Amino acid sequence: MSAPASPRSAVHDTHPDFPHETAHLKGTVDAMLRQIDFWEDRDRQMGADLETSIILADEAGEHAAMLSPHVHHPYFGSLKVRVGGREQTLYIGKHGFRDVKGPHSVVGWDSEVGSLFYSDALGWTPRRGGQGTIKRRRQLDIAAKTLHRVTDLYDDEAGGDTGGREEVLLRRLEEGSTAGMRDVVETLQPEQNAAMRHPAGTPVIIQGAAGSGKTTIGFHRLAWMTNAERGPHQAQAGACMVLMPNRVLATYAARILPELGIGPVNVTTPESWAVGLLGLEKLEVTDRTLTLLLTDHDNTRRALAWRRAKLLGDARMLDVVRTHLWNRFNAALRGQSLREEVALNRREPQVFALTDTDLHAILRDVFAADPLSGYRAGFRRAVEALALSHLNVPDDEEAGVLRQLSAPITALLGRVFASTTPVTEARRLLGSPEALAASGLLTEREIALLGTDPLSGIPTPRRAHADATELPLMLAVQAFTGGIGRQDGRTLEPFDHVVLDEAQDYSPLLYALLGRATRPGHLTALGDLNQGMHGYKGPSSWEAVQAVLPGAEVLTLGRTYRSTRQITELGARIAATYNRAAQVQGVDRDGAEVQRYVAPADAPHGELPLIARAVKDAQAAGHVNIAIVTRRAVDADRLAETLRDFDTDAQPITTQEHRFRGGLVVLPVSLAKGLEFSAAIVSSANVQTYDESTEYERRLLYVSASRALHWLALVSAGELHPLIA
Ligand SMILES: Nc1ncnc2c1ncn2[C@@H]1O[C@H](COP(=O)(O)OP(=O)(O)OP(=O)(O)O)[C@@H](O)[C@H]1O
Repeated sequence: MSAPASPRSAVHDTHPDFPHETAHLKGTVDAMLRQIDFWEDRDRQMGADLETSIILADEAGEHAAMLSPHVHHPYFGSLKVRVGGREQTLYIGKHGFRDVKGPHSVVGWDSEVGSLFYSDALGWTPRRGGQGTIKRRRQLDIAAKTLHRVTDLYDDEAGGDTGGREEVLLRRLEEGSTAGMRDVVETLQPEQNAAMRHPAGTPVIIQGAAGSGKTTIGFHRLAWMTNAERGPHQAQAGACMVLMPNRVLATYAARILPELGIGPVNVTTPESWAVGLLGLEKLEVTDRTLTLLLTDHDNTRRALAWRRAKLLGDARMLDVVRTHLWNRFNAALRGQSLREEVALNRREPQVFALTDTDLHAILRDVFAADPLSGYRAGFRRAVEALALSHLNVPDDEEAGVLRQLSAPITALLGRVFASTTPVTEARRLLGSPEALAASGLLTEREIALLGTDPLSGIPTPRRAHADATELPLMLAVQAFTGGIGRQDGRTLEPFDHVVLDEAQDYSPLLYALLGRATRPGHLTALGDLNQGMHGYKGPSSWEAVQAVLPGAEVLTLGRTYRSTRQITELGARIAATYNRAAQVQGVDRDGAEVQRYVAPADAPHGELPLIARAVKDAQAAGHVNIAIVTRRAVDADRLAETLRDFDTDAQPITTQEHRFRGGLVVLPVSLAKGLEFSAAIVSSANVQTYDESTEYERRLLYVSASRALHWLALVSAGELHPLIA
């Protein structure tokens, strides 16, 4: 197959409206440039006084900077609509633009009206009332201020649906991959559009097979959420967070942010977020359950480790932790008191005193209020409020009084809360059957299960560490004592919106905690229960997640877009061995046959010459971004080294610190998940590497074989894996 040519490289001018659309484009570009000139002309941004003039000029400068990148490509589609007997054509672009003096306005893709371009609906009720009808939907391929092609997607006068939407989609899917995730604003499909615009303020779980565009849609939903049309639900990009499974993928995905105009969104991993919140940046996060499941052949121990990990992530653990902390703090308060003489202006010094009964009452109120910023801060605020009211402090003396009380209150808080750090307290809870029983939520068998240690045979790192399965418990302690959310200066605020990628790997307990950390209803989860690599950490079903996210709906994306028919079919064969879900429907895009390179098992250099040849073949087919996928990181390092002897220079990506910058890379399957390449080469694609009887290994084989958009090669010294032979 030759390299997929860019659809925008040539002008296709056969459409009868091409000249008219070319003229409209020129008019729009000119109108935008005029507007930018106007904004940039500081002399014309005059207010009543100097200060207002400066503010006006700064605002105008910002508008100009936002519009400038869009002049080369002002819009990508149009809608002909009829409202109240009047026909009108609306142009849809990535950035809204109002042409105050002429007919060249552009409607933003993320507006309510913009949605009509993507949906299949033919009528709608405009905000001003009446009835609107869609007469035509039209795609306009524009680059560098030049119109390249006009494609009608729907035309009332030409019999309705033209099949153009599929045509435009296929053209886009044939493009080569890039070094970052791309936006799909121009070719968003109706079901994706509906998922993306699920009502703001309600949580949503988007379930979809590999390549259905879940991750892409999650980022688009964030961009949509930042539009002012979302009203009270509007989100600020800087107050949003996306959690992705590893940092290589997070950096790859974050490249989509500027295109969507949401640059300040924080894209990170659950581990980084968690250790940051715990204030333990040096803490190493292990996953010893996974190690045990992969290396231990004792089925009883494996089952025990699985069940214990599941229980640690059970949503009930939130209340187990809360009850435990209630008991701990009450015990710590026993015998405590506060007594402090406070100097006041124009009055005799007063004594502020709290007995241990008073302190217990305060604790009860704080637990009942359950503040987002945590019980420690809540306790402090409650004591301060009592002091001010007991002592009748006038407003202008409040700060002074609180300053005097600060040290004694801090000392009291230290005596009550200091001994409960998240790491020690989570472990203390797990080590105490009485503490586990206190809430009455766990059965005796469950308490006994938590008391076992099936992982004792798995080594632990030398430095401070926490296992991925205990981390949610530690976060729960942190959430209750120190608070959970987004640090905004010195205060803790809820996130405006949180997006979770690979959401099938988050435990219900983590969901409950993330639900606390964000504004109510502002959580979007993207996942595929069938792709779960870490079932012991994740929910057994989406219902378990819905139970902790009130009002959450599950939406399903049924189509997959990433790969050619040949690659999709091969992947489906592997997935069918562990996934009983209905067949997914791929886009019918034909590509090169899957290439197979097999050498005898005892070939002198093993599979190395074959991998080198596969790379040359992929490059000869015009592909630039090519991945050689290995089973393990050590294999990738070794391969990068040895392939040099075969005139092949592949960049290794073997740690989370590495970045994918395009070109030829070699990386382990664990870091390849979520990334995609024009061509992929699966090395050691055999049963010695991917054990046929282990479901986890078959899932890994699936991930390896589903990274390519256009061209896939399977390489082995010795027989290929029977699932792909
Ligand atoms: N509407 C669309 N138009 C063009 N390309 C699309 C569209 N939807 C998805 N794609 C492309 O399909 C590929 C897969 O998208 P994405 O990675 O978001 O899927 P995913 O469901 O998150 O996959 P996975 O489960 O494997 O992580 C990407 O190349 C994306 O650009």
